[in-house]
Amino acid sequence: MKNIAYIGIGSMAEAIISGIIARGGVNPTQIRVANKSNQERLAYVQQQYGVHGYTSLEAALTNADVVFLAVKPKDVLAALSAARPYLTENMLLISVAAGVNLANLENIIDKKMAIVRAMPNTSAAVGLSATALSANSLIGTGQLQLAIDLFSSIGTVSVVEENKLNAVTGLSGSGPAYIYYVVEAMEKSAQELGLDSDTAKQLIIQTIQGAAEMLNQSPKTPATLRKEVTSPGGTTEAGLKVLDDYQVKSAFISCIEEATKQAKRMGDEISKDINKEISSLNF
Ligand SMILES: NC(=O)C1=CN([C@@H]2O[C@H](COP(=O)(O)OP(=O)(O)OC[C@H]3O[C@@H](n4cnc5c(N)ncnc54)[C@H](O)[C@@H]3O)[C@@H](O)[C@H]2O)C=CC1
Ligand SMILES: O=C(O)[C@@H]1CCC=N1
Repeated sequence: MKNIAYIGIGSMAEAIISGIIARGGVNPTQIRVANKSNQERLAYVQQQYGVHGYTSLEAALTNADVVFLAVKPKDVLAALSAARPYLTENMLLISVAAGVNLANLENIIDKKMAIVRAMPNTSAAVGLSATALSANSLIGTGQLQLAIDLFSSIGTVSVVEENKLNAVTGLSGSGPAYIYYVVEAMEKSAQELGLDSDTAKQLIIQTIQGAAEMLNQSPKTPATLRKEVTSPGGTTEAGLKVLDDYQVKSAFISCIEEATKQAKRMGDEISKDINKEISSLNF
């Protein structure tokens, strides 16, 4: 059994913790979490999941086998610099910070540690994350397998080249939000059309689950499946024409491209901060 520590316990860390406790065979007592100055948040996760909560990084990190870094990208430099004294070369560091690349992480910790950069999504909480990950050259086969096993307990895992991770972030890291956005629109229209909210909710969720399962099980392309719903001169054709008039498909493509670019921009910011810090140490 491995000891797992978390630096930062926000939405993503909570989704992973709830998933691995429920499905990964990890005992809550093996999980130690550190969150900066937010006692309420620590008290909540301790009470909700039975994990150990600390404000001291030393207490959370000592003897950990795996350390998850789950703070916002802008806080990575400060959090990891503070954690550095307690990180040892036998530990596996797993960062889920969007845009922050392996070279940045290596520069901050400045130790020969195995590092995984991963991009899960919040559906981890129900065991349905789509995670992609990449590792640095110091990772051993056992540690890579451990990372794959942990993320497999909360959904699917793809090992990708690191230069694909910003695109993964724009596509599936942020992806659940795009679907929720569509659902918000469906709920609003259902309300305006006079459907009661419980009925509408069930219809919408089942429609999305059904479409996802069709995509999963059918050999047909999404375009073919769409055409099968669209009777000539029928309701779907009339509805889709409005989406086309509004250029919704292009809007979605631009949305994912922009999210991908933002991941790169956030990574570039961290690189700048690290370089500033390194040059201030040299002079
Ligand atoms: N929310 C999402 O859907 C996804 C988020 N991510 C990544 O996960 C990371 C966390 O994101 P969220 O959970 O959404 O953010 P969040 O803001 O909900 O959680 C971050 C937590 O880190 C804590 N924190 C900040 N500085 C700290 C420090 N120095 N030491 C210890 N704790 C500290 C904050 O108090 C906060 O509770 C980000 O880097 C994000 O890019 C990755 C995939 C999906
Ligand atoms: O919005 C964000 O920056 C994070 C990364 C992927 C999903 N949420």
